[in-house]
Amino acid sequence: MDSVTLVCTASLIAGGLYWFVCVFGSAERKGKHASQLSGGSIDREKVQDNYNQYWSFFKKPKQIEKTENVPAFVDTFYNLVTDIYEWGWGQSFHFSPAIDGKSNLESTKIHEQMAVDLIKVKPGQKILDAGCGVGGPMRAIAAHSGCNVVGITINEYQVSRAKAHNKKAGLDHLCDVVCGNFLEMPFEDNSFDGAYSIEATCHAPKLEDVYGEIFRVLKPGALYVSYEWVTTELYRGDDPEHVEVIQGIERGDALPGLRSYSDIPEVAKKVGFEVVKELDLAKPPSKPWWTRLKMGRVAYWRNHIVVMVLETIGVAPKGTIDVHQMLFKTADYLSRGGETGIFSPMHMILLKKPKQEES
Ligand SMILES: C=C(CC[C@@H](C)[C@H]1CC[C@H]2C3=CC[C@H]4[C@H](C)[C@@H](O)CC[C@]4(C)[C@H]3CC[C@]12C)C(C)C
Ligand SMILES: C[S@@+](CC[C@H](N)C(=O)[O-])C[C@H]1O[C@@H](n2cnc3c(N)ncnc32)[C@H](O)[C@@H]1O
Repeated sequence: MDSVTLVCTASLIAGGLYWFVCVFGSAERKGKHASQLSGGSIDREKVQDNYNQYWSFFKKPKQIEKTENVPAFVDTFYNLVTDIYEWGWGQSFHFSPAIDGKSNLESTKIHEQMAVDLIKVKPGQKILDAGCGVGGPMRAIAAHSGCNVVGITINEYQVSRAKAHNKKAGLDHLCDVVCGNFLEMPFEDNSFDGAYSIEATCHAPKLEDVYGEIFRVLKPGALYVSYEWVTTELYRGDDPEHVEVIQGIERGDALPGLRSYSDIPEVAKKVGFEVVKELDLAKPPSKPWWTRLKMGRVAYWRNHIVVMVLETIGVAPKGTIDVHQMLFKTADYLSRGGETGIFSPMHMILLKKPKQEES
């Protein structure tokens, strides 16, 4: 082969690889590049070990004995998945019903704006985002409402990602992010005008602990809305297929046991909230939330090849293939949960802290 042919062939291969890794068919084109996949705050040589530890801890979610260790493993989980989520999904780590004629990004935003509209806050007021991820919802909500949003996440890496995104979006004057545990928050009593949580409180081993904390930091009369992950009235604990699907969702999403929809208002009342409204946003007339997951399948295969190549050549840390494989399987369990109707990731509950606390 002469040198011209060699250079041309090499350029073609390099160009093809660039196109395959960086351009072709990713689920969400904006955001992270595959070449930047990391293990969050975990040292790259410890990613595989951390994944193995995570997997053995969440193998039997309903039988987790040491529930006090759950936040630490949830933190590990988000170190492992945050970059992959951003790469393949975007900056909002949640689902939303599909809306005819709207893109995924637009339907996501509408779902987020609905949360802040429900809590009836005014520009300049301070609201809490319990379990804020890298802040996709926080930015949409701050821009839509003019409120000051304070987000809390257990994961330090997400704090740095969220702060960088806030700055880039020019919203850092309205958005603040704190690293902490929402089961014992570093905030004063009665200090927020409203609060929301989007697909986050499902990580709490006891819902009363997080709801109790949110109740404590809200001002009397303030509203709190949550989009909860639940099993629905169609779930049967004696149906092996239902059990397999729900367990698959729990393992692949760091959940210490999914709750039934009927437990949510009970817990809310127990900690002192009044239930204002409750609605499963996944139910018709809403369009399915899981179509986006199913439609992404081709992209997931492509992503898997990309991850395998990147881990093999030493760009992505060892363990990334396992994490990606776990998410791949989880996507399937989630779609099955949606299709069968036994699972909802958007059981909405709107709660009010009464004006006068009962003595
Ligand atoms: C609320 C939670 C997270 C919900 C979703 C944001 C994520 C649940 C499953 C995730 C994904 C599954 C498949 C991945 C795919 C294999 C990969 O190539 C690209 C990223 C995925 C699409 C990834 C994206 C985020 C999810 C949809 C939980 C944790 C409480
Ligand atoms: C699925 S993500 C959702 C993030 C964000 N609400 C969104 O929709 O983009 C769940 C979030 O809850 C946070 N979380 C889970 N357990 C937590 C805990 N004990 N304390 C604080 N944050 C927690 C995670 O760190 C993560 O940011």
